[in-house]
Amino acid sequence: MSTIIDLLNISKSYGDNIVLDNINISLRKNEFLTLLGPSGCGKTTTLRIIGGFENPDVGKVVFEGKDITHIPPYKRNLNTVFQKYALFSHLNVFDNIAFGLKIKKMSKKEITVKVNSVLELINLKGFENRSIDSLSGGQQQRIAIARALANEPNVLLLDEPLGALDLKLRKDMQYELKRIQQELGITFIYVTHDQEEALTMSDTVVVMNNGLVQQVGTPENIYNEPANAFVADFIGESNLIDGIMLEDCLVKFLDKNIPCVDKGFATHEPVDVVIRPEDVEIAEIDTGLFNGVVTSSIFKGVHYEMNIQSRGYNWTVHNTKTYEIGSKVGINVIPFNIHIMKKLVEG
Ligand SMILES: Nc1ncnc2c1ncn2[C@@H]1O[C@H](COP(=O)(O)OP(=O)(O)OP(=O)(O)O)[C@@H](O)[C@H]1O
Repeated sequence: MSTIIDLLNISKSYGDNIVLDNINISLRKNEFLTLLGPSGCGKTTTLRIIGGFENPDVGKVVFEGKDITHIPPYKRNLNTVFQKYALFSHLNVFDNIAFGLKIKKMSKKEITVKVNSVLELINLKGFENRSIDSLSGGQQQRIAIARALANEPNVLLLDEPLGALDLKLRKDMQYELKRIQQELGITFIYVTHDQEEALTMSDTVVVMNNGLVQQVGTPENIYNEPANAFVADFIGESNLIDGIMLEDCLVKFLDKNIPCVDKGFATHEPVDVVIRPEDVEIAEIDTGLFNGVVTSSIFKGVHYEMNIQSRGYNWTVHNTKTYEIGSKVGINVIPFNIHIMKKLVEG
């Protein structure tokens, strides 16, 4: 399948700090790809390298088959929207959006048509003459996006564009952005540390940690088949327990030998056992894999989030029914829902 952007063996350090360590990412045309990871993992640096604001120490950025590693930002057919909107406060909405078009020497008539069409797209028609200061944060962010879209980039780079918005507005804007991306067929590269945002919006998620790509996959793929304990823990909640693989399909954790479905580990290999809270079933005492005591239960809308203390481990469990604090219960997990991961080697 043909790609629009390829990052090939990108590495970058600041002094002794290795920020990106041999990153390889490929994007297809019209794809919504999200770089997801905790603060400081190298997402913004990756985006800045794609945008041309930063040079890699090693590796290449390839755009439609051409090496653009050393091409300046303004010569790349990419536009960037940063978290800080960087709008011109002395210009009104129209002139902010028209700014790049005037530089391109488009005619007045063409500019008016273009500005009106992007204002319509972001649902801010009629705002042309408003000053930037008179707009809410969400409206300012839409104008920043409109300004980028007016340039008709092939690829739009967005660095935590919704980070400053409150939750409700953020959710609305997530749908809006996804709609715009699909409507215009632009390739989006999106940076966020919010896993829910990444799962909701993306075609492809690149999970990063410590300058390394941990996994690339669809949201479903990343959630259901995490490549390692870091991804499992970062994407959604999980119970992460130390274990030892005894043989194929048999793991020991919390002092008990438990059937699982994973194979191919060395005998007695230390492993991470990952179990999602929604995959833990609560059973009658003495009928499950373990016995435990309920230590908390909070109503979360669709389920109760409970903590169950068992053999020195504090399980997080999602259950549609609640139990009184102090109740003695059994805990069950079917083998299919016990995910065995290789231990992470800390970099
Ligand atoms: N210009 C710079 N000079 C020195 N160190 C830098 C520079 N830019 C980034 N770094 C460092 O590189 C690392 C990665 O930063 P980066 O901004 O790419 O992370 P991030 O994943 O985007 O984090 P956040 O979510 O907090 O924005 C951090 O340790 C950061 O301090």
